[in-house]
Amino acid sequence: MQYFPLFIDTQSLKVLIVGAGDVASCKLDLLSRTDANIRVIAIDACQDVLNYAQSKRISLALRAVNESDIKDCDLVYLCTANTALNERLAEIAKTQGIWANVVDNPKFCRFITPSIVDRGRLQIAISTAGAAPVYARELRSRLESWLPLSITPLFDFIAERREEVQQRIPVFKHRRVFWEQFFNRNASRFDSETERHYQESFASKSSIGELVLIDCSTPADLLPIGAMPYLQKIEVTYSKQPVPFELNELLRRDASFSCSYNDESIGLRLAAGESCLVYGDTDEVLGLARRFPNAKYLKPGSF
Ligand SMILES: C[C@@]1(CC(=O)O)c2cc3[nH]c(cc4nc(cc5[nH]c(cc(n2)[C@H]1CCC(=O)O)[C@@](C)(CC(=O)O)[C@@H]5CCC(=O)O)C(CC(=O)O)=C4CCC(=O)O)c(CCC(=O)O)c3CC(=O)O
Ligand SMILES: NC(=O)C1=CN([C@@H]2O[C@H](COP(=O)(O)OP(=O)(O)OC[C@H]3O[C@@H](n4cnc5c(N)ncnc54)[C@H](O)[C@@H]3O)[C@@H](O)[C@H]2O)C=CC1
Repeated sequence: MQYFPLFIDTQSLKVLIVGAGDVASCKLDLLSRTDANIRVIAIDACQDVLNYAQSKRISLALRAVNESDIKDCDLVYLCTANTALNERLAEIAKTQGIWANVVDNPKFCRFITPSIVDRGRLQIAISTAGAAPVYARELRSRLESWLPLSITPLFDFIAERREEVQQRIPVFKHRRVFWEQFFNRNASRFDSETERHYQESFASKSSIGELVLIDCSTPADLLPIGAMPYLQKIEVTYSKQPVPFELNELLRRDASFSCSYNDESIGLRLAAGESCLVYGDTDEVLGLARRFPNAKYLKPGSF
């Protein structure tokens, strides 16, 4: 992972953009939605950038850039059509500890610009580490059509109620079940039913533990799509052998792992409402399926 995704708090972030042509304007279309303080320096500016200046969203200095301009900011976007100038300014930024992006020149980028799905609080950033920005853009348009616009007010609704949920459901694990129940009922919509789905989810805050079994001869890519919600709930993985990378990627990042277990320790976890996965050989998994008749045995074609 050469490029690591982060979400930057733009409140009090200082951004400098050098150049004010089409490329700078595209960057501004997204940056102007943030809380960042934005300064633009360019000899001349396209109409869209002039509009941002007129509306006071940015401050614009219409002049040639100086090397001494690269200071007092957190991020700098170098968007002039002069490659040598962009690269020189990027070097200066580096010495000043300022993160630079040279549009279309990853060698001089301290960070790269992802393709962004903007749904208010929900932000999805896609990168191909520069390999295929067009693929990132197309994946974005697929996500855009899949995620309803009303997901923006949905996340405002949720954010407003987060504290109430924390107060009404003091146990962390129960809160997780609450939100799982809420999203099961409500999905990604925000409409007249959302409040009812929210209230109903308070009624079902105790979870029933679940035992999920996977035979180590089953490759992760042959697991049915219906297996995913089960895997996402796993809190502890039991296995006497290493879990393959492909399967591990499908599990929750905060799931714990243990190679020592028996029926009793599994039973205790289930009684405490936890979801467990046992990844073992065929005999072991079949034995557990017999002794825990409610276990979910995930195998190709099992849904
Ligand atoms: C490394 C990166 C650095 C950076 O710019 O930050 C970079 C580098 C380069 N882009 C190039 C070309 C194109 N870039 C686009 C589009 C986008 N490029 C974006 C980001 C990034 N581009 C960063 C990596 C992102 C990642 O990880 O995937 C997006 C996501 C965001 C944005 O730009 O705001 C935006 C889509 C936004 C959206 O719609 O969602 C298109 C298509 C189009 O314009 O429709 C083309 C033409 C097709 C092609 O050539 O592929 C070239 C070759 C230039 C040449 O040949 O001259 C280089 C240089 C190189 O590859 O060396
Ligand atoms: N326009 C596009 O769709 C794409 C552009 N690019 C590349 O991105 C870069 C910028 O492209 P555009 O915005 O189209 O260019 P542009 O020519 O429209 O704008 C360049 C901007 O840089 C400013 N500038 C130039 N020298 C300056 C200096 N010494 N001091 C201050 N400002 C200066 C100009 O005043 C202008 O505002 C170019 O390198 C271009 O090759 C790459 C892919 C697509």
